[in-house]
Amino acid sequence: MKALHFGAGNIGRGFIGKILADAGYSITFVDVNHEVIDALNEMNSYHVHYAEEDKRSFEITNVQGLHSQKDEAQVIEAIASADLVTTAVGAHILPHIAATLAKGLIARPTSQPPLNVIACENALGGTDLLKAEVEKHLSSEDWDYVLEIVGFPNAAVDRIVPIQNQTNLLDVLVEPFFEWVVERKNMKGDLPPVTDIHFVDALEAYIERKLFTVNTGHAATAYFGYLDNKKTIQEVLEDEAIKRQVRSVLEETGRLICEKHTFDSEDHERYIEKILQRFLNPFIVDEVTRVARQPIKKLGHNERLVSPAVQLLDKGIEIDALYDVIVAALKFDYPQDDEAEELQKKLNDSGIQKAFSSISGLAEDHTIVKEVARRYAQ
Ligand SMILES: NC(=O)C1=CN([C@@H]2O[C@H](COP(=O)(O)OP(=O)(O)OC[C@H]3O[C@@H](n4cnc5c(N)ncnc54)[C@H](O)[C@@H]3O)[C@@H](O)[C@H]2O)C=CC1
Ligand SMILES: O=P(O)(O)OC[C@H]1O[C@](O)(CO)[C@@H](O)[C@@H]1O
Repeated sequence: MKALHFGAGNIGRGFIGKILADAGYSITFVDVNHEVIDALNEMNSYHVHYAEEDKRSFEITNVQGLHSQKDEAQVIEAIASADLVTTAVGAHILPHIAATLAKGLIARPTSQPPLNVIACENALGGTDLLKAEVEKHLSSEDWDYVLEIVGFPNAAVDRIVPIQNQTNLLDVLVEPFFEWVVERKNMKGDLPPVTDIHFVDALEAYIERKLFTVNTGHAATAYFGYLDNKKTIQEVLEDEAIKRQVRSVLEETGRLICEKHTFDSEDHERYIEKILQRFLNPFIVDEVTRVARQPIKKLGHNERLVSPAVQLLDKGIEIDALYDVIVAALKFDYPQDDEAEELQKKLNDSGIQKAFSSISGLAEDHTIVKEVARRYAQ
């Protein structure tokens, strides 16, 4: 079985690559990073190390690399004959891989079994976004063909993979926990024989539970911590006052998740506890600035901060802690992060109300925008 995966980064090699290799796939990674691609072709293997007391380590074999531009012809060929296509490039990069993906999909003969394309990004409807971008590159006739032979299921992916500091460029240190959930209804053909993928009928519940707990909680930890000059996520959560603030945020999102998706509130409490323990994993050094990265994306309308806030207010439920995280995110002025720089420029140029309104997609007179602007000024 052959898998083609866009993005040979931390999640690509440390999560998706490992699971697919465990299931018996050979994997072709496609990336813009020459060094990583060359190393993959030289070694054809790498190790995934577990951040835990036992320090388990797994060799991933049967891997190779292609450069997304230089080797485009081979990427197209590989898509045409793949059994599965996955991505972990970042949701904002999906439009940049769509043209090549479109070419590979229409090159696929009808004699091949149906193919599934799964975007493994932290985003609601990540695969939908990729699908819409692929459509833009095809005539309506070619698009009809693609829809006949290709499934585009959305997915939720969860595994903390920090910035790497390994001696071997390809090796990856990951937390032992992982969750890969894929929506069954948009799959085409037989389900891939990957026991570690959890296929579900209602993905929205899983993805919102994950995004509004793991990612909202992590983002809150990072943004509160950055304001308090903390360097690592562990250091932030050792501060009991900030930990209480993070918990308050998760109580607010938890109320939405339990009411909307009928998760049991006691089970959800345990889910929150487990997540806070994962953030505190002593075998991982996770920098605040990694988790806080891309604040403009994180402040987007369908994202981990604004979406739960809007949904809670729409249900008539008051929020408080979520306002504070949004304000802290707006104050993330880390110059090495391009989006943080752009965010600060927008705030300077347009002022808080206009800038936050355009980033969040909320009207300038929306309750959330007004309250965020008031707290930001304080
Ligand atoms: N690191 C984590 O803990 C988690 C990350 N995610 C999500 O996984 C995705 C990837 O994140 P990471 O692996 O952490 O980032 P990363 O930066 O380690 O990996 C992204 C890879 O995509 C490559 N890339 C960029 N442009 C490309 C292009 N045009 N074509 C092919 N490859 C390209 C980069 O060179 C890099 O190797 C993101 O959507 C993130 O939100 C999801 C769960 C956990
Ligand atoms: O690119 P993003 O959305 O910051 O993704 C990384 C986040 O996802 C997580 O892995 C959680 O799944 C966290 O490690 C991290 O905060």
